[in-house]
Amino acid sequence: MKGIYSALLASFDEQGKINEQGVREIVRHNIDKMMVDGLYVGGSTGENFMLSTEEKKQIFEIAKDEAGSEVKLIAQVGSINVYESIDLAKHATALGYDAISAVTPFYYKFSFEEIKDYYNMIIDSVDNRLIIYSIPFLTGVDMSVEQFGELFENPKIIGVKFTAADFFLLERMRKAYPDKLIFAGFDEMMLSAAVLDVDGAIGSTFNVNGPRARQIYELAKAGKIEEAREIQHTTNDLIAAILDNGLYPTIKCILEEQGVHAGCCRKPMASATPEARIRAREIYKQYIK
Ligand SMILES: CC(=O)N[C@H](C=O)[C@@H](O)[C@H](O)[C@H](O)CO
Ligand SMILES: CC(=O)C(=O)O
Repeated sequence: MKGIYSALLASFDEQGKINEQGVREIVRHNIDKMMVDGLYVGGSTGENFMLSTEEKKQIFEIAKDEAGSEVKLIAQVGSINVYESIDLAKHATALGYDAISAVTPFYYKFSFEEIKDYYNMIIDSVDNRLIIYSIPFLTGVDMSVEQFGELFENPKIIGVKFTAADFFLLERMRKAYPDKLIFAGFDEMMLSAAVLDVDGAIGSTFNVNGPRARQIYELAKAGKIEEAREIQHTTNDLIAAILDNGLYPTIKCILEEQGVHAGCCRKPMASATPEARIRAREIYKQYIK
């Protein structure tokens, strides 16, 4: 399960309906052009939390149908409706997903005991493995190294997608859990995470910057830090420009420039304005083309 995973974007039409062909094209682009090792389906980047249960299942189905067994597939099933998570976990497992993942339950300030119950309920409902999705800046949920350890006591919980800038915690986690999979979640901090020996990375920008991401990761792992740093600098010029212009809409526009029908965003998330589309084209020409 190690390696570089794109957090898969979803494609919607102007009415907010899933564009199946667009999703297929995004999957193909990631496999054929970005050369990723896997896809993380139904994450933040997939605009998952704005979808109905049926739509979430449909995205899992399309991605699996298009990718087959060409790359590893992780299905993000987390939801504060734990019964929906279980339903989605069963669906993704039946489809043949290599692992499931679940965001920490958010909105209510759940206790750690409640969070633990949530994870065990989800993973104990299926014959599969689970990767915790920790993203404190969006969920408000912070867990300590000891708390991660308590979750990891369930042998079916095999790792974490760590989207945080806390490198002290990341180092403590690496040392404490050498056999668990740790995936870095912030593409702009990949070099620092790779130096701390993560097992891979899962990111939104790999949909358009996959080859550079792999270079950073592999150079860092080989101890070629200066070369890796140069590519991280270029990558971060790109990421800063994308963030400044609107993260997901801009990545979608950059894909559209390459003939991939990444489409609109799902309301209430706004799609790119005409000005943002022009800027996205410039970013594409400057950093990707
Ligand atoms: C919220 C979100 O999208 N997080 C992604 C993964 O965790 C990242 O890939 C970021 O999008 C990326 O690093 C840009 O900040
Ligand atoms: C990795 C991330 O961006 C996601 O959850 O989609």
